[in-house]
Amino acid sequence: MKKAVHFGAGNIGRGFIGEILSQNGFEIVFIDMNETVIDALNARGKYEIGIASPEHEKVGVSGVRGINNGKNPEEVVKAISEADVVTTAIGPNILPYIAELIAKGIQTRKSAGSKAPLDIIACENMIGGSTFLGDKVDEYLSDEDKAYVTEFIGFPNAAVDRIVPGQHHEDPLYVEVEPFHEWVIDESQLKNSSFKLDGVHYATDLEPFIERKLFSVNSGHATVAYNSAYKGYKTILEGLQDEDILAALKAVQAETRALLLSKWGEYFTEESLVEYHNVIISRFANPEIIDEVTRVGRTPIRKLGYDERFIRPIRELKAHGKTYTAHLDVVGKIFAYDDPEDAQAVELQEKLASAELTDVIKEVTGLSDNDLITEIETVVKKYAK
Ligand SMILES: NC(=O)c1ccc[n+]([C@@H]2O[C@H](COP(=O)([O-])OP(=O)(O)OC[C@H]3O[C@@H](n4cnc5c(N)ncnc54)[C@H](O)[C@@H]3O)[C@@H](O)[C@H]2O)c1
Ligand SMILES: O=P(O)(O)OC[C@@H](O)[C@@H](O)[C@H](O)[C@H](O)CO
Repeated sequence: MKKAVHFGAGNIGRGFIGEILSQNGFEIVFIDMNETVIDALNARGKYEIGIASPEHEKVGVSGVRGINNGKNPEEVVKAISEADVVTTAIGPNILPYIAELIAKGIQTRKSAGSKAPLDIIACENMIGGSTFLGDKVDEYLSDEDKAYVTEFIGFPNAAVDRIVPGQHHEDPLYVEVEPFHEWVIDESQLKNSSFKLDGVHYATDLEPFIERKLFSVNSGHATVAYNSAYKGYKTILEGLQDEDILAALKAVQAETRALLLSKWGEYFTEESLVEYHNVIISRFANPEIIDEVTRVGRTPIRKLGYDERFIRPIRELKAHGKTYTAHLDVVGKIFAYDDPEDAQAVELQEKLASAELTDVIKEVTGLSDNDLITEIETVVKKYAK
C-alpha cells in the first residue's frame, strides 16, 4: 500500500486531502498537535466526511492513523522516510515550524541509500507554497543533503479549492465540506512520476490557475468577510444578503477579471471568468454551510501581505494602469478588523494604536510605493472605528 504523510489534520486536511489520498489507495499518516484528533484517528483508523448539499451524502475515509509531532517527532521522521508522498495543509505561517522535521525525514532517506523520489506538496492558500517550504527545509540541510534533494525530492506548487468551514460536531473527526473541489498540482515540478492522483488536475502552468483561484475565491471571500465584520454580521451567508456587500464582492471580481485578462488572456476569456465568478458567489451562498466571518477573516496581517490576495492584485492593477478602488476599499476594512480571539487581529490593532500609521502600513504590506501607501492611509482613516 502506498503511504502518504499529511501535516495538518484540520478542516481541509481531513475534508479534502485525506479524501483524495484515501480514494487513491494511500494509507495516510496525519501529523498534528491536536491530541483529541490524533487519538481519535488512532482509535478508529477511519472517519466520515459529509457533503453540504441537499442530498447530504457521506464519504468514508479509511486507512488513517495519526502522530503528534509535538510528542513523537522521531515517529514523524520515520514516517517521512517511508512515504510515497508528503502533503501539508497547516497554514502558511506554520510551514517554517515543520521544515526541520521534513529535513530530518529527507536525511534519513538519504542515509538509508533510498533512491525513491518523493514529492512534498504544500496545499496552502499561498502562491509558491511548496517552493517556500522547500526553502525553509533547505535551511536545515548540508550541501550533500541539498544535492540529494535536487536529485530525488520535489516541491511542486499546488492550488487547493474547497470551502471547509469551522466544524462543531460531537465527533472530532467528522467534517462537513462543500460539494465543489479542485486540486491542481504543477506537473513540471514533480520528481515522482510513477503515479498520478485521480481527482487531481496536473498542469504544466500553475501560475494562471493559482492566481485565478487566490484572487477570485480568496479575495472575494475576504471581501465578504471584512465587509461583514465591519457591519457586524457573523456569517458569510448573512453578509452576502446585504446588497452593499454583494456589490462590493462583484466590484472586486470585476477588477480581478481585468487583471487576469491582462496577464493571462491566452488562458481565460471574460465570459469564462464571469461564469467562474458566478459559481463562486453561489458557493459562498450555499445555505447548507455556516461559514463564520472570523474563520474567513482570520490572520489579517497575513492577508495584508505583499504577495497576498489584496496587495498583489492592487500592485499589479496599478502597474497595468487599471482601477483598483474596490480592492483598496477592503484593505481599509481589514485594518479596521478587530477580533479579540485572533492573535493577528489583536497585534494589528496594537500596532495601529502605538505606531505611526504609515509605518504600520509599510510593515504589514511590504509596500514602498509612497503614492499607494498614501492611498491606503486615506482608506484606513475612513474606516477607523
Ligand atoms: N478550510 C478551507 O476552506 C481551506 C481551503 C483551501 C485551502 N485551505 C488552506 O489550508 C490550510 C489549513 O486550513 P484549515 O482551514 O484546514 O485550518 P485548520 O485550522 O482547520 O487546520 C490546521 C491544522 O493544523 C494543525 N496545526 C497547527 N499548527 C501545527 C503545528 N505546529 N504542528 C502540527 N499541526 C499543527 C492544527 O491543529 C489544525 O488541525 C491553510 O493554509 C488554508 O489557507 C483551507
Ligand atoms: O484559509 P485562508 O485563511 O487563507 O482563507 C480563508 C478562506 O477564504 C479559505 O479557507 C477558503 O475557504 C478556501 O480557500 C476555499 O478554497
